[in-house]
Amino acid sequence: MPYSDTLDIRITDSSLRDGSHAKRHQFTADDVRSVVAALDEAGVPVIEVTHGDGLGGSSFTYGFSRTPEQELVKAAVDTARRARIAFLMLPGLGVKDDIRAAHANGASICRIATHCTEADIADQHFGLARERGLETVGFLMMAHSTTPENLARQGRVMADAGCQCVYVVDSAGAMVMDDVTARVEALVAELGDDAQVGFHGHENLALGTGNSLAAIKAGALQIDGSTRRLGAGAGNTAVEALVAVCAKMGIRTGVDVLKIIDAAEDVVRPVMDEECRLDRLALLMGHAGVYSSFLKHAYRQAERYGVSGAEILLRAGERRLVGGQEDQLIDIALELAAQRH
Ligand SMILES: CC[C@H](O)CC(=O)C(=O)O
Ligand SMILES: [Mn+2]
Repeated sequence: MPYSDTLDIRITDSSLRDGSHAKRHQFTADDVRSVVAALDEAGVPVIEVTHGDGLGGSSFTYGFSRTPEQELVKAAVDTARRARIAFLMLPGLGVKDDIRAAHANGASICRIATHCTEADIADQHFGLARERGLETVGFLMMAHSTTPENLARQGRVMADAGCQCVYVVDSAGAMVMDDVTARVEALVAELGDDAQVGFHGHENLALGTGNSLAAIKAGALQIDGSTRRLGAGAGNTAVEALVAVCAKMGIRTGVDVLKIIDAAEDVVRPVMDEECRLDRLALLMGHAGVYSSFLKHAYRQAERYGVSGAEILLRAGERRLVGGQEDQLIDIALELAAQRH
């Protein structure tokens, strides 16, 4: 079944949220206005805007935002003519008042993210969002680290709490196509008509577009990407590439291929500090199954303690660290520094 009468899938562009990690959370309201205007003009239906770690993410642990995120949300809402604005929240980092504020600022899609085995912590947030008439999306993060069966059970918990689309989130960019197919199929079978299934990919193994196509084939109706791959790690699935591939395959996205290619080059690239590269550390994240947003933290601790960033990430993978454990990268760096003497 298609997403709607006019779209086979719905694309959400996350460059102004996942890309916040790559920008060390330094987006300005002008950055947001220029990117939203270009994506909106290209026909991107949903644009996500928040601190990289979601509402309330601006902190010592995750990195302080240059601009208060509600200001960014408002700038996005005021700029978009057709696109809807989404925000992300991790329960515990953000609180219910943050959801109320984003809604008051005009955002209409509430995306709640939990670790893939902890869906139950999002219960009240989905409830609140639905009460207020927000559309809801659930993010099961680090989805490579649990089985398809378990993921489906967690998706059921989210759907029962009011989530309308459960995402398989490949936070570490560690999945290959068969992993995606198995997880999306398990969720589609579990959720049936109760909720849609989505996929959020990272390029750490250079499989963002391929994995997204596997997800679509397995029944996912919502797919994330970031224009110019502006996201954590090696970045997200490039929206412009996904749109171009979908056009070739007759999959309707509603996004204009030429306009999104221009937006990537002329508008998003100038906002970026640097390209999101598939370099040694990014590739190691996919290989070792490390949360993509640890990349900048690993670089920082490697430099601070004079140790190898690659070693930090390999140990983070062995310890199966999850989002929120960024401070453990400091412990690992200290251990590595101590071992050197
Ligand atoms: C909020 C943390 C994280 O960046 C969410 C996400 O995009 C992912 O897990 O990939
Ligand atoms: Mn991500």
